[in-house]
Amino acid sequence: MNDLPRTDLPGIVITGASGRMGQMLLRTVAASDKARLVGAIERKGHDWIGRDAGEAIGIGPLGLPIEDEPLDAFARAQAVIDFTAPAATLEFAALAAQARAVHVIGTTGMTEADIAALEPAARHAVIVRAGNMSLGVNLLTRLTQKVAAALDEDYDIEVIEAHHNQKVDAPSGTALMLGEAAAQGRGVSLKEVSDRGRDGMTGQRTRGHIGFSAIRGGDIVGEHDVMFAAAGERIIMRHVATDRSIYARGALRAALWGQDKAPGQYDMMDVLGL
Ligand SMILES: NC(=O)C1=CN([C@@H]2O[C@H](COP(=O)(O)OP(=O)(O)OC[C@H]3O[C@@H](n4cnc5c(N)ncnc54)[C@H](OP(=O)(O)O)[C@@H]3O)[C@@H](O)[C@H]2O)C=CC1
Ligand SMILES: O=C(O)C1=N[C@H](C(=O)O)C[C@H](O)C1
Repeated sequence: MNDLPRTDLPGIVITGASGRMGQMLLRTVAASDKARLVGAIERKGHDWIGRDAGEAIGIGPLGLPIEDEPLDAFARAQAVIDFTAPAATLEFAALAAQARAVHVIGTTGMTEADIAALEPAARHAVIVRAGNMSLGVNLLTRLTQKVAAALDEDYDIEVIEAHHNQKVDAPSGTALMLGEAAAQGRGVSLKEVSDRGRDGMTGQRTRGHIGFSAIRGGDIVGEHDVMFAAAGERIIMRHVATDRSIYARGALRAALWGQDKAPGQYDMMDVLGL
């Protein structure tokens, strides 16, 4: 064995390299023996541009300067892992498609119009997008769908999520995934039955609705409860994330999974075969 880089492994670019997830993704890909890190992107003017990505995140030199020209980096990659913000993700989708690189999207807070705007890119490249890339949450999502299908509207469904105080979107992407799964289990459209942001004289709860509540505080990584509340009993299913590596591992798995797939939009259920 020697220490030469394995050029046969899929090359991965990380966007939003200085972010909470960007840094975790750099660590995860740099440590992987299934992929190699070929780029780290930050926005123009960021004070990390030009710094070695490994040194910037405190794991020692990787010989990879942080760049601000995404297309140059995407052109030498087989996959782009992107946990940034909706506007940036839409730009990256067009560029990843141009480079025919798999685009793994963890970004949340995307509107219906944002998601529709991914379609042209998905005609040319594989996109894997999920509000949560962890195995545990995707299992919980499937279970939620099954429990919702088994219970009738005597059971009020509430999704409660808690995150750190830097999170900018609510409800979380995961909460929306869980709500969508509950609605699918019930055979209804989430749009029609969603209760978000109760405040003031709201009136009684509407039977059949799915409610969302968001807590923001401190350094909470991500916690999600799905509650089925009826007269005399409650079923509560909970996922607690204690480390962002669960999302990074899922994203890397998605990037590798996507290598031999036809262009189109996929999610983590496809990747995990759930
Ligand atoms: N699907 C999943 O499993 C998970 C999804 N997420 C989601 O990932 C996203 C990022 O989360 P987190 O890492 O905590 O957030 P951070 O704010 O820590 O990081 C976001 C990064 O994206 C960069 N960025 C934002 N806008 C642009 C742009 N226009 N061009 C280039 N870079 C940009 C930011 O740069 P700058 O600082 O310069 O703005 C920053 O480096 C969120 O949407 C979050 O909800 C998080 C965890 C798991
Ligand atoms: O912003 C976060 O931190 C997280 N975002 C995702 C979400 O919106 O659900 C996933 C995870 O909960 C952490």
